[in-house]
Amino acid sequence: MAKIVKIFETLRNNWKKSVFGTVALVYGVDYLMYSYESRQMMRAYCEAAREIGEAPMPVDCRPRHITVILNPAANKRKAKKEFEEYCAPLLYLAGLSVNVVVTGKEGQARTLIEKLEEATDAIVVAGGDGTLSEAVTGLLRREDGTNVARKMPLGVLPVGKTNSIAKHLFSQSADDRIKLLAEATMAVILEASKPLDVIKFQVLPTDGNEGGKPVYGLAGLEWGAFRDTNARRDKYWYFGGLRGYAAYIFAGFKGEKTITWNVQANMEYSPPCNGCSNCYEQRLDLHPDQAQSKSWWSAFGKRQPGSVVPTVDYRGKVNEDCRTVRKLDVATSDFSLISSNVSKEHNKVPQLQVSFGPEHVSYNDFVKEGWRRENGEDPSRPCKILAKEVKLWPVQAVKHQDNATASSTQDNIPTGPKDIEKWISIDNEDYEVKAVHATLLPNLVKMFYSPHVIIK
Ligand SMILES: CCCCCCCCCCCCCCCC(=O)OC[C@@H](O)COP(=O)(O)O
Ligand SMILES: Nc1ncnc2c1ncn2[C@@H]1O[C@H](COP(=O)(O)OP(=O)(O)O)[C@@H](O)[C@H]1O
Repeated sequence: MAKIVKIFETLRNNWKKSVFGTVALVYGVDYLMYSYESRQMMRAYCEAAREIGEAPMPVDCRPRHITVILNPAANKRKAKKEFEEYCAPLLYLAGLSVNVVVTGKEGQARTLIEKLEEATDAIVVAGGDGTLSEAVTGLLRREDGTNVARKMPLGVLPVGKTNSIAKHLFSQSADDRIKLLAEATMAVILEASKPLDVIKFQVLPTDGNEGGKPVYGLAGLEWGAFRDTNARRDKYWYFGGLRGYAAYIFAGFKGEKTITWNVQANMEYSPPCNGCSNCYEQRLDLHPDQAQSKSWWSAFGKRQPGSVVPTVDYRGKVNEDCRTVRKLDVATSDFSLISSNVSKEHNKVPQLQVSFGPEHVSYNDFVKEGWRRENGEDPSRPCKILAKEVKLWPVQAVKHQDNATASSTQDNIPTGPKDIEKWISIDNEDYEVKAVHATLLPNLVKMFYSPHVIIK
């Protein structure tokens, strides 16, 4: 008894240490439980992959060959370790022939795929949204790109920091990182694929400036105060898991200096179309299957699960509305243009969703809305427009291009603060604000996905 009393006395006299110890213990136990459960789960996935690998194959059949493009820098350089721990073992157990190409610098995923000659059955991106967008850009910049993209499946192993496409492809596993990685790897192994939309971003030529080559994205474009705040969240790392919430509080205070609170753009857009004679030329998804080309990827070309081939001849269809061009001047602090790939609604007609919030946002509303988004709720932006094509001329950016220096640019922004952020995100990659033409290319790439979770 005396011993117990003594223990209590010690605890009371050192209450700070006791509280700390208890918290550490709770976290420790929680961590051990999670890592134990993860190990059990990985064992089940390995078992499933091994069964597939051990299934007998016809004698004349070569093992499936996949090319993995791994971005080791993704997710603060943890990508390679995660790939090796949770993805690679499953791929090898399933008997795939895997060629892992590690990128050395930014932009290399794109150039690697642009120049890829190796015969392969699938390209698998191990990285975040940025690497995936680079890969799609590389693929579609190839001469044979659009033809290949419709047939050769792409995979994603979500080892990045932001994996929004993967989280939509594997929504049932989105909350558990290890499960998400394992499910995505199993999808590559099991080969079920579905078509995704692509958005083509082409910089609009301005006096004397060519537009350059297009960039392609699968998720979309984000611009404004919420994007800027989100891009800064890691500055508040010491808040741990609450850094996102903290970012909104601080951005709201200091934001006048560094955050895009308000910019205007002139917008032109055309409404969505289900396919007609007017958009036929541009809409590759409406075209019948091209003759088999003898290109690098088709060396093993017998496998083409789920090719997207239309059954209707759209050249005879008339849709008067398709040619319509509408104009709108937008002023907002929060702008987004997304594809259906990352929208929760199921849309029959292919469409881009443009949405934007009010012109001015109060500190309270900003933090409230930011916190809502941190809680995983959908952004609330009262204005919504559906389109198949959008041209945006940011009022600020046009002036920015006229005057080469950044300082003279800012003099031209009537309501804008100094040092305004001039960046937007496309698939979570940063780009300078410029006049841009965004075009929806429906069902252009095929991606591995899982129709249901493989291991519960
Ligand atoms: C009120 C609402 C305002 C909304 C305004 C949003 C304006 C967004 C402008 C986004 C511009 C994005 C341009 C991305 C494309 C881009 O910058 O491509 C660069 C390529 O060519 C160069 O590629 P490369 O030749 O490979 O180096
Ligand atoms: N070897 C590398 N070193 C540094 N950056 C790289 C390398 N390979 C790719 N990148 C770049 O890393 C950036 C982030 O990649 P991303 O896939 O979006 O991961 P994350 O979600 O972790 O940010 C991309 O812009 C990509 O071009």
